[in-house]
Amino acid sequence: MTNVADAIVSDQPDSFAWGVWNKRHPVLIKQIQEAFPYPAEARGNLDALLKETLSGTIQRLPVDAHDYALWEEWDRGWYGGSWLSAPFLWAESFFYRRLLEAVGYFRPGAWRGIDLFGPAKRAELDTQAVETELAALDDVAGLGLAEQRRALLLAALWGNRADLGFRITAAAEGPATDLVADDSGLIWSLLDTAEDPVVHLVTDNSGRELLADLILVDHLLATGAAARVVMHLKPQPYYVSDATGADVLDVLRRITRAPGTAAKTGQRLWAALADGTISLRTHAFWCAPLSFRHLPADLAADLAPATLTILKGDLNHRRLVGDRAWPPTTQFAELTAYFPSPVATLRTLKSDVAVGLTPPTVARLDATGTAWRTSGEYALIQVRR
Ligand SMILES: O=P(O)(O)OC[C@H]1O[C@](O)(CO)[C@@H](O)[C@@H]1O
Repeated sequence: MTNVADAIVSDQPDSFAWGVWNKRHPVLIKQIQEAFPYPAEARGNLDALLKETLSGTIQRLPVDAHDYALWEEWDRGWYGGSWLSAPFLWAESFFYRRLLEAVGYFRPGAWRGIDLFGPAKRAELDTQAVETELAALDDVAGLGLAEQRRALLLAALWGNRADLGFRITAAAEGPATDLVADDSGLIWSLLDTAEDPVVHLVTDNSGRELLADLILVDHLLATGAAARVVMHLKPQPYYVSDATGADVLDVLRRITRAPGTAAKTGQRLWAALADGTISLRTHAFWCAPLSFRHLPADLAADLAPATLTILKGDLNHRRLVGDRAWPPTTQFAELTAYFPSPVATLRTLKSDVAVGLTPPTVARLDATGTAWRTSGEYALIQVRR
């Protein structure tokens, strides 16, 4: 059994995690302040939160917060200490909860329930890139099953980077060199050999990523690769653009508004939601600061019967394998053996965690001399059956 590696923390000035707090979050907070005419109190709260994360100590939620008890349950002894010395996963997750507190997202009043990332999510759906992607579905419809599967799986994968279009030609090009692990064959063999395949999809970002996810879900259902799909969504705005139930509706309307194949896809998705072939679920634990080793019993029981659970994105991957400084050749199957169902992860690499890579792949990546773990240039499909 592999020794447990150290949790990733943010206190090294040359580290990726340190940069998230010191470079990324100040910009994020400014963007939020510019996107909404929040009253002075909320603006001040946002400034104070930023200051607290950079030079203060981690303060609890106010005792009257509706989820105060939950955050006490998730407490691992980090309150009162420095944000940068706490595990990156725990602290970053709590930061997003504190952002909602700063703008009164859960508090009575006019700002209640207003998604602070909503403008960015909606803007992405209005881009030419989305129009092009939806039009490309007409071409995908003309491909054979294997090429369709490849194109739509890669679209869902690279949608996580959200700056690439559908890779319709990818199947013809063979395995992309920027795919550092590719177990996609296992996904299809698991689904094709199951009696009544049920897929659980744990979503990540809204916008183009969710759009590609929904199109993949439609394809799974339309081709019989899945008899039913359960989509898991965040109960509240999280890690910038994570998908909520409201986002599914926005994306679905966008797909349905497009002409051609896309409109038909949208109509099928709509009907599948209405008749329960697709169900939407959410759970507080999707916004918890802990790894999936701590899945609560009800969520584990929900996932256990799945033929396959597909996890999207970087954060879900971090939570699956543990946000730790694992040697990159650590066995993926070993680290994920605890998960209640067969599991696949579709992830572009946007943080320091890397596991399940072969020694030649690690050597090739290291030889690039680039920040391959965090640049978003590389992606992986890893599966444990
Ligand atoms: O949307 P994704 O793919 O989960 O990416 C979120 C990632 O972005 C970061 O917040 C900062 O890059 C990572 O810590 C996190 O894992």
